[in-house]
Amino acid sequence: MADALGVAVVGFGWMGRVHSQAYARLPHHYPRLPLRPRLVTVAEEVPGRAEEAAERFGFASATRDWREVAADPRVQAVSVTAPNFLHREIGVAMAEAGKHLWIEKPVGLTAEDARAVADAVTRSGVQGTVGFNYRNAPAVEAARELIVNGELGTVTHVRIRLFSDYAAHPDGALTWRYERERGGSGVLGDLASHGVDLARFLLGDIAALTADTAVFVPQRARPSGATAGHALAAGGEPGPVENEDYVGCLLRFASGARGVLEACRVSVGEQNAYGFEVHGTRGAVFWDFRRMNELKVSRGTTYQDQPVSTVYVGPGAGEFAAFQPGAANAMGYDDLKVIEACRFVRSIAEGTPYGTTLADAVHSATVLDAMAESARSGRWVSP
Ligand SMILES: NC(=O)C1=CN([C@@H]2O[C@H](COP(=O)(O)OP(=O)(O)OC[C@H]3O[C@@H](n4cnc5c(N)ncnc54)[C@H](OP(=O)(O)O)[C@@H]3O)[C@@H](O)[C@H]2O)C=CC1
Ligand SMILES: O=C1CO[C@H](CO)[C@@H](O)[C@@H]1O
Repeated sequence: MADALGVAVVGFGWMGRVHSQAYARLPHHYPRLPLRPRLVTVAEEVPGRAEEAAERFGFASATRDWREVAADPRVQAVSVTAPNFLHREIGVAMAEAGKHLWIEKPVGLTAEDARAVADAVTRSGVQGTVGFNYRNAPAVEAARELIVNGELGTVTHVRIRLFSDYAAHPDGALTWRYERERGGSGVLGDLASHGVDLARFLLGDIAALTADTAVFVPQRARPSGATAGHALAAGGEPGPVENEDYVGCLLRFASGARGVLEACRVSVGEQNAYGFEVHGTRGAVFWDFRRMNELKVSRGTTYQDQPVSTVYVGPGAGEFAAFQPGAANAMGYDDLKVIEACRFVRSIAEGTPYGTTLADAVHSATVLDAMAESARSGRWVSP
């Protein structure tokens, strides 16, 4: 019988729900984990939302004040799924209160914020996991193996693309995501953070970069009430968008490989078009989140005659076997969070990190800061 692990969730919008469901699903997919999450409490500032979450998801209590979570002896681990401006304050406070931390990307507004949370986690000796979920996709792990095992030859260049239309509608609500004070950067923190993590996961450290950013939708409608995720606010008072909608970036990796990373949140006609193309001297691998369980792979030494084949990953790839019995039974986005939850809980049970850590958040945030600096100065920057 697994011991109970008291968990809390702070911020109950989109990600709060997904983290809660991931904890609840852990025993279904990982019955042998030595710890079993118990949903102790949920903190959310929108009136009534915490109580509703407790009712629907089975938390034992609900509060509007996250400080009560830090002081709660029943809580051993906390998910921080509140907006970016709260990551540092809440993350540091939870770690200092001895709570293990599963915190959403980008971990604060700047690399300094991410470093403050990482330092608090290290000082307190708790475990820390970050929401870079795309690297948990079994196909992404399989792509990394191809690269690391040299099956593509020497990697020469990569193209990473994160295009979304979630902010394309002119009536898209002016939420915290578009404000410097509460969101920090725009598409840099929101989407490019994942792209930078994928770049490093697949190809290693980034040595230098040059970036350009743009705002394409300069005004949005203020919402009249509480929002969650990417809401519309038709008819709302217009207000200014304070951070970038688009980033385009050239990358030089420490390995000598070159890269292009582009991210945009206002790409009409693109729904979660997140993916990469990695090219080497003897092959290439392509991944697209919208076909999350597939890879397109080309390898060998026949060059112009070399075919590109579709590989449906199966139980041999990453954590696939915990979800589906055979290849081409599709896994989905929320499953990536169950994998993240598993790695978080396993880190706590074994006292050693599995999966993403706060160090990954610091790396990603440092590269994002360098992109912002390059966009300002017009120069190449070394992160
Ligand atoms: N890994 C991934 O794929 C994804 C990660 N994210 C990350 O998750 C985080 C949350 O994003 P998302 O769920 O989309 O955001 P939402 O806006 O949907 O949810 C955030 C919730 O936190 C609430 N909140 C604000 N202040 C507090 C507070 N002091 N205490 C408790 N709750 C508070 C908000 O209330 P109010 O409306 O009043 O502000 C809102 O209900 C972000 O950091 C984002 O970058 C998001 C989506 C996907
Ligand atoms: O991390 C994220 C992944 O994609 C979302 C859009 O669908 C983003 O808004 C979010 O913050």
